[in-house]
Amino acid sequence: MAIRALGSMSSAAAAYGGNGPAFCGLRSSAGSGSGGVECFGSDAASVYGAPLRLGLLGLTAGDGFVCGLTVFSHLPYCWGNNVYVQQGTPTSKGPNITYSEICAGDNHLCALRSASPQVEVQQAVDCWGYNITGSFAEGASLTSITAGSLFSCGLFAANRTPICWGDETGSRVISGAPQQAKFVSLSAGGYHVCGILESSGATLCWGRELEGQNGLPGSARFTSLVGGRFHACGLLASQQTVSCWGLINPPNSIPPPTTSRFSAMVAGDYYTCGIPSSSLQPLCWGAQFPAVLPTGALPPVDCMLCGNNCPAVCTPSTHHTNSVQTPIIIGELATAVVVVACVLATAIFLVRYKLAKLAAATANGSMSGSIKKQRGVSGNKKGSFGSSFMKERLTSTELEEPKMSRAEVFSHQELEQATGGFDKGNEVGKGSFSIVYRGVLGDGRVVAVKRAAAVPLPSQQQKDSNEFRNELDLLSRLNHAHLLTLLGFCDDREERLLVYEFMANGTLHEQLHGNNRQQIGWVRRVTVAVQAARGLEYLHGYACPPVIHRDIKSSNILLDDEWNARVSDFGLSLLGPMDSDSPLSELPAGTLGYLDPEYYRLHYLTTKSDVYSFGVLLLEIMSGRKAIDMEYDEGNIVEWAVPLIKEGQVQCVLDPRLEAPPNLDAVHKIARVAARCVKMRGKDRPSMDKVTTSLERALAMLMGTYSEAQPFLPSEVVLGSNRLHRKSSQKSSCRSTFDVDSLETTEEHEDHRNPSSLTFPSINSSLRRGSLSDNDMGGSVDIALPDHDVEARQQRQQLMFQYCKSEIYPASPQQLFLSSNF
Ligand SMILES: Nc1ncnc2c1ncn2[C@@H]1O[C@H](COP(=O)(O)OP(=O)(O)OP(=O)(O)O)[C@@H](O)[C@H]1O
Repeated sequence: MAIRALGSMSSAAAAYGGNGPAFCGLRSSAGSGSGGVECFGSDAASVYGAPLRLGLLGLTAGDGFVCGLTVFSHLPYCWGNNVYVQQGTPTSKGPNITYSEICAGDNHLCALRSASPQVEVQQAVDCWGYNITGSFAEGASLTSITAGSLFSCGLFAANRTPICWGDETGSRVISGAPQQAKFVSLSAGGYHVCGILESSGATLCWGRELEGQNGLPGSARFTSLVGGRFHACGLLASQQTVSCWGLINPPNSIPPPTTSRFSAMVAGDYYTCGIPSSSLQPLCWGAQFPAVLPTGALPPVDCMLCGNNCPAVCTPSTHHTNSVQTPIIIGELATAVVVVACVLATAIFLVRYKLAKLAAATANGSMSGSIKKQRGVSGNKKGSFGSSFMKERLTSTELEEPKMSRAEVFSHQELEQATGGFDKGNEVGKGSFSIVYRGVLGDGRVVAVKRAAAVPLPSQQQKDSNEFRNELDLLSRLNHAHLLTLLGFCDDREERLLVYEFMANGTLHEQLHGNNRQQIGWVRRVTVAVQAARGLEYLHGYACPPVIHRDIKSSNILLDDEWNARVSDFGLSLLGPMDSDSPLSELPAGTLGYLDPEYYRLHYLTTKSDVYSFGVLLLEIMSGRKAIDMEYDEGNIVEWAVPLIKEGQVQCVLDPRLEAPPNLDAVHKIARVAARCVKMRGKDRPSMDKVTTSLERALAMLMGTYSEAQPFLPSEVVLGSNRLHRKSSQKSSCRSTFDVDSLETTEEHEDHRNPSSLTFPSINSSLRRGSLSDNDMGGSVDIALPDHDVEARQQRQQLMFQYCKSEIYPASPQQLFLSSNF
């Protein structure tokens, strides 16, 4: 039995994409498939959302999601976070339909129907998700299926010739399918398909040329193949060793092993993992594979579908219940130990943190004035960064105890060289307490080096070095595509420096309000909002214990070279309580204009304080106004915007420098979210996962409403001069143009549409979400939205498709690899 590609069903699957990689494997030793699934990697939604107790027959994975075929119902079940692929069981295509196989592309899932006497088989395959929302209606039955980025393929049961469907732009996978060749199995990659020929056991590939065709397999015989985005690997029939071709050596990659024998393989975007015949510990090569993989101590991950190629450690099916249950019991015990350890560690950390703060406060005599005024006025804004980074010295004994496990330790000299001796020409920005330099490390990495603006450090403010390192370690462990990664630090005696990823497009604040700002359009703005929301959602929902950022604002949203957002500056962040509703009693810190009034008044800190700040950020993104701008009559953005939104005057809140989107539904939705986020009482505000979901939906609506005449991701949008605000009188002038009647209804139609018929099915952003409608976002500022007709829907689909093409289709695999945002 062949273990096939990334997009085919197997006992292991690899998710990929902006949320990071994840590797999932089925726990089973007896072939029953009932042992559940286990996932590893940095894609939190795929890892933590895995249904531990659901019996699965096989797995497949795409961009940010994983699906399994359930043992009992023979229906797909998906988890993770993908805009197009519904979590849970996808919408049924009819009664009594069951499936024998599933395969996933980037944003779609297809399932091969089981032959059933009850169902007249007219459609062999059903598909869900982007661009392949219908069914594959050929009336002919297929024996197996596989999926590439935007397409799927199968083998006709009758003669084992291939057929592909979906989109083939740039890949020619559909038109290029060899009509006469008969295959044992097929394996799709990103834009290509490879198959093992029935006649010779050799491999034939078609579709987009695999870069350089490195090491094409020629006439070698293979037992199984897998496909990555631009590469393919096969297990050689002779020795079960690996042969790979295509883009197999992207930068910083590990070459394929030459001598190891494998029983199974699975491919992600730019990597492949194999299960060695001699052990059950997956071995990965290529680039960007999950950093954390199951260890050899785990129960068999791949003993179910390995057929004749099972690893030696897979015992035959004579051991039944115990062999299935033991791993579960061990797993549960291990989980319990981890949870207890986590809780204990949190308690100890918090107690130590509070004691240290108390000591520092006592030493300073006062903790007052801690609210940072806008830009550089008094306050302890950099509470943590300031105290732990700027204001401390280490004793030699403390330095002897390196505790960092992930953050790299840089020497002062190294960073001095990287920044040209902290040359003024390399200065990219200044914070209240720091100067940030662009630097190029010896290995070519471009980094941002943060250095204290002033010379330190009174001795009474010294803090325990281990604690400093623990804090850094904690920050460097926060690992999410939309959080700025702390790469490391320098702990030399003279001073401490922090090293971050370099963000080429600076801060959102600069882009919205700076002198050299570029005009970023609605799609990009909302994309940035969604990405920042995801980063914050991760801090609140997936970090253990939760992290409260405490200083969300536009100057702490950094933009990389592709304009993707990264939440930065955890200088004030605190570990929150495990229960997000129980408050910490903290003295207020943060930035005026973004500061939660409840927290300010009551010193009552929960994750909802970040939600308030995020609401302010949303208003800022929508309006292009600063959080506090005394140039206007209504200087505080919340006081100005929320009444307008509540009155249904959303147009008046939109940035006058941008042309309003043709369909205002999306911005109405965002406005409602923002208004809910800035409610006075924390408990009335939505949690970040709900915010993310609504924003994702708004983004989908927004992208779907662009006309063809308008660039899809506009970097420049022409201003409508008649829409320019007059600074103080705009409220009244807007009122007259607004259609008040359209705002009265309380329900939004789109939340009740059948997901399968939509370009953008209803999505949940994270697995912690239950079923969510925008009603969760509250009714007080709800606005009615018009229903969408079929034509508009098709138009949206078409435009979305164009968007995806431009997103997915860069000039070369090498470029795509380099520009991918993990
Ligand atoms: N990783 C980075 N890549 C590129 N530029 C950066 C990076 N980090 C910070 N900067 C630039 O340096 C400036 C100062 O950043 P820093 O985090 O020290 O302060 P801040 O958060 O902007 O301000 P404050 O300290 O007042 O809150 C930023 O405004 C930004 O322009």
